[in-house]
Amino acid sequence: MAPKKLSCLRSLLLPLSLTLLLPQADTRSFVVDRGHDRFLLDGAPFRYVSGSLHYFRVPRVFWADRLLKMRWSGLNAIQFYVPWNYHEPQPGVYNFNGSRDLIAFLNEAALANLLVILRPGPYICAEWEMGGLPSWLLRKPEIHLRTSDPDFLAAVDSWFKVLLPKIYPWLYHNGGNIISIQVENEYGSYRACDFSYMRHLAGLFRALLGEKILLFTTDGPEGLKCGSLRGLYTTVDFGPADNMTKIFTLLRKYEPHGPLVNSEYYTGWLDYWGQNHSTRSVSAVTKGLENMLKLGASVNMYMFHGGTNFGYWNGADKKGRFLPITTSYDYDAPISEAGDPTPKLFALRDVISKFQEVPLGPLPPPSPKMMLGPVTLHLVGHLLAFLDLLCPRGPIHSILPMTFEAVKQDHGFMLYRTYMTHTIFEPTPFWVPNNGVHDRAYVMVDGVFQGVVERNMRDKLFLTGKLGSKLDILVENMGRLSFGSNSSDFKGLLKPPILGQTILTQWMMFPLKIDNLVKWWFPLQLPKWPYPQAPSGPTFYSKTFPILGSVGDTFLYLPGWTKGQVWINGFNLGRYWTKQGPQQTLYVPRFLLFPRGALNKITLLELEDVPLQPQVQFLDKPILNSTSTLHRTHINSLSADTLSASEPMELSGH
Ligand SMILES: CCCC/N=C1\SC[C@@H]2[C@H](O)[C@H](O)[C@@H](O)CN12
Repeated sequence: MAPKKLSCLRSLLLPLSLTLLLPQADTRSFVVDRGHDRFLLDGAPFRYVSGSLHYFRVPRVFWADRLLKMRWSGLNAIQFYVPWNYHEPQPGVYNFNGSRDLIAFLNEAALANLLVILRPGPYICAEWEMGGLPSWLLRKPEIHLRTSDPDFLAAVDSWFKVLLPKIYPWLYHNGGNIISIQVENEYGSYRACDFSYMRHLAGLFRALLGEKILLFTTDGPEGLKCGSLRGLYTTVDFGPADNMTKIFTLLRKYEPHGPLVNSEYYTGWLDYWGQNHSTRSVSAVTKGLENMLKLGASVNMYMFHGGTNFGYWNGADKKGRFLPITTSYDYDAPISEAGDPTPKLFALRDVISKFQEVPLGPLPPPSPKMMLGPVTLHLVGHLLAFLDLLCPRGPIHSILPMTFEAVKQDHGFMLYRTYMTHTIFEPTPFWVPNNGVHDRAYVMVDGVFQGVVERNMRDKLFLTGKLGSKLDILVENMGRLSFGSNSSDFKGLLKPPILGQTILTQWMMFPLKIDNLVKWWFPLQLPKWPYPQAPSGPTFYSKTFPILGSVGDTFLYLPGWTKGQVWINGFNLGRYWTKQGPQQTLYVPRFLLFPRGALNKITLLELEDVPLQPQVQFLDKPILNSTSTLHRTHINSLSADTLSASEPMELSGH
C-alpha cells in the first residue's frame, strides 16, 4: 500500500483534526536546523523519542499490538533494521512476504501514528546472524566484507537497487513516515576504516533515495572517527552507565551544531549462552533518559521490544571465545519478549510525559498465558536413521572436509562422514586443529555417541574403532559472528580432523534439511536402527498433544534436556541449551498452537543427553536467568503442582 492511499486510510483512523493538520506530500519535510540545534518537522521544532523493535523478531500477527503499546508509551517514532539475509536468502532470490513484508510493517507503524528511523545496513549487527549479511557472500572465501571490495559492493548494489526503491515512496517528504535513514552501522568499530566504502554507500543512497532524506551514521564514542562521514549526520550510541556529558561533548566535535542524538540508548542488554542474564535497572535507565531529554536531545531506546531469535537467526560475539547469542532477545526491554508491559515501560512513560504529550486511554492488557503438561515425548529415532530423508540429494565427496558455505548450506547442521582406515584398539586422541570446529561437533563411531568437540575449547576425545568403522561428525552452526573485526565466520570443519597421528581424509558431506523433514512429515513407523545398542547422541523426540481449552502465550520448559532445536507444529522455535542457561524456557507465541482439542505436535532434536523422563512443560512465565548451577534451585522454587502433574492440565487462563 503506497503512503498516499494510506493517508486516506489514516483519515479514517486518526482524529479528524489531526488529519486536517497533516500537510500534503509537497510541503512535508524533516530537516536539521543547525541554527537552533534541533530538528524541524514540517517547519516546526521537533524532537523524537523513539524505540527499537525488530519486525524480524516478532511474529507478524503481533506487529500491531507491539506498535500500539510503543505509541501508548509516549514514543513518536520507532527505529528498526532491515536484515539483508532475511530478504535475499539466495543471490537474486528475494522474499518480502508474510513475516518479511517490510511494507506492511511500515504501514502498521503509520497506522499507530509512529514515524520511522530506518537502518537498512547493509551490515546491521543487532546480534543477528552474520550481522544481517547473507552467508552466501562467503562462497567467495576471499571476499572482504564491509569494504570497497568489488565483489562485496556488487552484491550490495544489487540488493539496495531492489530494497531502496521499495522504501522511496515511504520517505516522509513523499508522504510516508520514514524521517531518516542510517548508513551502515557502527562502522567506526570495524577495523577496515574504508572511507571509499562509506562514500560508495552514501552515493548509492543519494542516487536511489534523492537529496531530501536525512542520512546519518551511528557509532559508539570510540568509533566516531572512522564511522562518521561528511554529508551524513553524525549520531552516537551509549547506555545509562556511560558519561552522557563527556560523550555528547565528543559528539560536538563532529556535529558542532544540530540536535544531539543518541541512536541507541540501551534499556537492557543481550544474553549469551552460558553467561548470566543481563539486566539494566529501571532507575538508571529512566534517569539517563530524563537527563538527555532535558538537554533537548532526540533519543532512540535500544531495545524497546526485543522479541525472539527464532530458528537459526541468532548471531554471536567473540570475547576471548566464541559466544553465541541466546534464542530469547528479551533484552530486559520495556516490553517483554512475550509483548507484556514491564515496570520499566511505565517508568519511562512517566519520564516522557514530562516533556511531551503521551496518549491517554488504557494500555492493552498482557496477553493470555497458558500452562500445560508435563507432556511426555517419545523417541522417533536417531538422526543417522533419517540420513536419506535429511539429505535426499546424497553426500558431496571430497578429500578434505568442506565448509557449510562451500556446499551452500546456510544454517543448521551438516554431517561429515569418513571411515576408519585401520583398527584402533587403544583410546586414541581425536581433535580438529586450529580451533577448526565451527561451532560444535557431535562425534559418533558406528552410531555410538562419543562426545562433543567445541570451538575454542581445548578438549579432545579418545576413540577406538575397527577397520571400516563409520566416523560420523554432526557439526552445528551456532550462528555467525554479528560483531567484531571478522564477520567471515565460516562454518563446519575448517581443518581436517586428526585421529592419533592420522590426518583424516576422504570425506562425505551431508547438508541436512531438517526443517523440511520436521515440517512436512515424520514417518509413523520408527526407521530401522542398524546398530545393536540403543540410540544415543543426536536423536529426534516428538509428541502430539491436545489443548482442551483456548490457547495462550506460553513458555516451553525443558528440565533435564541438554541442548538442541525445537519445532512446534513445524515452526522452528529456536535453540535450547538447558545445560548452559541462562535461558531455560523458549517463548511459544499462542498463534502457533491449535485450541479446543485439535492435535499439536512438538518435535525436539536433542543433540546430547536425554532426561530419564523425556518430558517438557509449558509454563506461564519465562525463566531467563538461571544458569545450570542456579537452575537446580529454580526447579525447587517452582510450585510442586507445576512440576508433578501427571496429566495435561486444563488451560489455566489469565
Ligand atoms: C561493546 C560492544 C559494542 C557492540 N555494539 C552493540 S552490542 C548491542 C548493540 C547492537 O548490536 C546494535 O545493533 C549495535 O549497533 C550496537 N550494539
